[in-house]
Amino acid sequence: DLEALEHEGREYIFQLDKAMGARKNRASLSEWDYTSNITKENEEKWIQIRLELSQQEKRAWEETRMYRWQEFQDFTLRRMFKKYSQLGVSALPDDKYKMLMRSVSGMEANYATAKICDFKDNTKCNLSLEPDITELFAKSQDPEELKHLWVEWHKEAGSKARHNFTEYVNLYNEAAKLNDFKDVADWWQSEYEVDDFEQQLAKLWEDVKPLYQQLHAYVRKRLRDKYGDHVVSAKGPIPAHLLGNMWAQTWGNIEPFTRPYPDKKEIDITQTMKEQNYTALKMFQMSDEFFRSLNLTAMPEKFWKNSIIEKPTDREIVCHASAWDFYDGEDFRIKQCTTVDNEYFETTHHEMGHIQYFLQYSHQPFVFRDGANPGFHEAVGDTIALSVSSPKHLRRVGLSTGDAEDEQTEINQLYKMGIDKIVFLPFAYTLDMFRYGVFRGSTPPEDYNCHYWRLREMLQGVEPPINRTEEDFDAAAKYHVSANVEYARYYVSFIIQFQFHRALCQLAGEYVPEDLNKKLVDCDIYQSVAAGNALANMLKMGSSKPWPDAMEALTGQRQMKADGLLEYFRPLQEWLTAENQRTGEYIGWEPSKTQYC
Ligand SMILES: C=C(C[SeH])C(=O)N1CCC[C@H]1C(=O)O
Ligand SMILES: [Zn+2]
Repeated sequence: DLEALEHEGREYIFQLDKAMGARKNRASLSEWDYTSNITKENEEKWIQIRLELSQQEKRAWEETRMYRWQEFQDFTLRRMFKKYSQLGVSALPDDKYKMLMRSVSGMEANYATAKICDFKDNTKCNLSLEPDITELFAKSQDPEELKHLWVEWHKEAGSKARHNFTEYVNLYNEAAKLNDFKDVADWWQSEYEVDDFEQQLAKLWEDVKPLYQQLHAYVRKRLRDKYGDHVVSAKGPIPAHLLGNMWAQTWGNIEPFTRPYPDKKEIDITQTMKEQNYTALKMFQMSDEFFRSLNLTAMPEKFWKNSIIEKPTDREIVCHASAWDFYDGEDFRIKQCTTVDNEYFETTHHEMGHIQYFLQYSHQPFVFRDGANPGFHEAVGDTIALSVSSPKHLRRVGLSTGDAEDEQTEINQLYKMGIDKIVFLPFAYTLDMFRYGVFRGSTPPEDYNCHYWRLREMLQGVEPPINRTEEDFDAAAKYHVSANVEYARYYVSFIIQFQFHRALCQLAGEYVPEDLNKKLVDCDIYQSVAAGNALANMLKMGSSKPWPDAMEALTGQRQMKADGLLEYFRPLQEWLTAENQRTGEYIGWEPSKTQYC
């Protein structure tokens, strides 16, 4: 009878889950070995192990399908079977699976080891993205140098990946179809468990776009003031190489010469950290201490032993920051090429947020050791960082002797947060709208670069520094495109982290709507056990329930909405609107004069 079948099913699935834990541990260890020492030999080892694991998963999958799990009474049991009924890329025949892995590891290795020549000294041709090009791009205020760095990096990391990328798209789409998806876009969106995901992204963009356009207009004016109207036009898109970041995804590095009130102190903790002899380790210890202050879990001993927190000098590694769960309840690691600056201060909290999520759901069955949706995993660390980067907290830890809280300082602070958080949204939206089109075939390879720039101009209001052709493939110059990492997760994260932040601030008694002494922008949840416990309760769920249940547990809301973000930035939106009216700046942008289609 069904009762007995369900009981048998439960025995089976928990047995399978335990075996899956051992396989995930092995897969993580071999991928760690490859990405922390990029050699042909380690790539082969990693591919070999992944192949063995995929054969084991295929056998298990054939057995799992035999169960009539859709008829089981228990919700959790049905959810476990549903997840294990999806085989993933292992559905590909071995030879195609190998080709797919090689095309991705080829792109990722190319990205990680790409080198370009210096602008001033063209005999110096060993510049890596991290730390060399990143630091030059952050500091330079010479449009010609920035253009050189931009063009050379996009040649080395973008164009050279085009062949592998095209092969990856075909094979990955084949795997999607073997999993009963139309294409990879359909597969990626299924992770969010709603049937109108793309419409939700579009709605969120409509909500935030007016604020972005005001910020874009203000920044374009300040850049035109600085570089002249022959470099930055009055009504066109902003040239992408002038925004302090190789992908123009966050504009924090141009804060020093664009903030609203320049005579107020700069809110840049890079200088202060250097003066106080901060090290990478100290940044990690401070982050760990913040999480512990919320009654969350301390980093385990293996974390401090096994993590790689600075770029090694004796080998090539994947520097792009990452957090690793080895699924054994005690081995958790971060790998990043830390430099002591504001950006890595944020990134360290971002990655520690991933580790905290791993720790909080480590009691779950392996199949539920995941974010409630991919955006949740990206939002944990950033939510904590919203408190850490508040002037109140920076003063508390001696990192900012900023001016007393007055109207102008508050606008400067919101501006600094806005050129990080608001600016990021159209960038993130572009990256996966582009790839949805690629996976659906509506963007054929001969139009890759044209469609990429059309979306960047339409959504972000940026343009390339020089003309582009289909010899170029600028999308792959961004890590996540070369490394096959879905990106809508960050778009979701930058929306929901403000919903989480607002809820935590209320729990901590740090934010009271309409109370001018308890404003959201001043909130710092540091040492609030009430906030920490509520966050822990959400994180412990992992992916055991649909994400609206997890969000509701913390915020009372069941939808992702821009209301948290818009409330946080309301004073800035008012200031920018008034300022753009005062200067008569054109809002929005006319078509670019740069050729790229
Ligand atoms: C820090 C990570 C590793 Se999950 C990252 O890739 N982030 C964090 C924010 C956006 C995105 C990026 O760098 O593009
Ligand atoms: Zn992340």
